[in-house]
Amino acid sequence: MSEGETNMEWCVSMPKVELHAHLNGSIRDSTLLELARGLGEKGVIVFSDVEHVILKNDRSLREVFKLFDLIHILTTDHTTVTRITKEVIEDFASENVVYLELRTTPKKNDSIGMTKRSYLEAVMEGLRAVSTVDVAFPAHNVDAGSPTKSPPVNDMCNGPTRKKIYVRLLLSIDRRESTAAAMETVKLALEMKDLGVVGIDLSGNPVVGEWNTFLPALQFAREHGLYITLHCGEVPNPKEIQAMLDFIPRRIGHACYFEEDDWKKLKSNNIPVEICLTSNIVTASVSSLDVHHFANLYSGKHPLVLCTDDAGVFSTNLSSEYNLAASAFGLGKRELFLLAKNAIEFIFASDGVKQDLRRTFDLASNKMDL
Ligand SMILES: CNc1ncnc2c1ncn2[C@@H]1O[C@H](COP(=O)(O)O)[C@@H](O)[C@H]1O
Ligand SMILES: [Zn+2]
Repeated sequence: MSEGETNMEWCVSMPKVELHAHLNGSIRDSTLLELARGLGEKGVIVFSDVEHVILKNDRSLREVFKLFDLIHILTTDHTTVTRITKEVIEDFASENVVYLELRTTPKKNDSIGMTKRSYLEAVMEGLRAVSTVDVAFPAHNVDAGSPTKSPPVNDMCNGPTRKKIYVRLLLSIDRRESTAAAMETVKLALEMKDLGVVGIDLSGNPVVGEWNTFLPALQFAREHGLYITLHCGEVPNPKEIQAMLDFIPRRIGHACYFEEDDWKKLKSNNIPVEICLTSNIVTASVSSLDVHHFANLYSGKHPLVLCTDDAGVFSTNLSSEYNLAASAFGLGKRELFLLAKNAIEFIFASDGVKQDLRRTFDLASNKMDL
């Protein structure tokens, strides 16, 4: 490996910040298969049909949403929600993600007494169940801002300390939901703001739903101190893209079908973009990396952060996304490291957390032979 060149091992060792990861999109294939086998034995599903769907690689955006309908059948009970949360956080921590904003759509399931609130409590349970690393989460009181301030995250200088990962939650509004349901999610987020919920995401099948259905809930959320990120421009929809950019969200995800005046508005408002390279290519939202808008945004120094979107569904992880960017766009170690560190500026957590994360990257930079 030449001096500045990165490789997968180096990308794994670099501290990273994940800002666009859907809980049910990030589940291990092995867990999905185990759950599917269990439901197959109960006769709820036909395992052989489900197995090849789970293991399939290339998926259109339409197929992705059909897959999520299946995944939700497999996972939407309290115990499984707790399990997948624990596993997803452990997987991100194992590849040196030091700050994770995990987003999920609170779900109701009357048949098992699941409310949006009890769904979220099951997610919090999963956070608490993480055993491989320390999870810095307000409810845990192990946080930069908490009295029991813990040592710097992953301070490798004083010998091997236990890894630490900051986790914050974003509650997703699904585009299939009504205004009232969206408002219910926002009110739940506000109730749990001190428990680590920092923002609201608008996601779901982009060909479903109308922007104006969700706008009242998003405005209410922002007025009450929650940060907003929007899936924006995943499919061609000039009117909706313009309306979303006029809302001036804190961040947006994707930006695949932007036209000239969309780029102008995005850049004039300096809105950071959550770039999900593998997700965009697998779903053919962008035909190839050669024409991906990452290059234009990066060379124009527009704020952006590399993300996984759905590490399970797209068989990727955050280190792979950095490694892919390095090879596709000719980025060396130093550029990758700065790209990763810069993501700290776009997180929705407190300045105390940002400061701690900057220290982590500074400590790591001495050891990363940049
Ligand atoms: C690929 N591009 C995408 N575009 C839009 N929404 C997406 C998505 N990938 C995932 N989701 C959203 O995340 C949900 C699954 O996680 P949760 O059940 O919330 O944890 C999906 O149902 C969808 O609404
Ligand atoms: Zn997404």
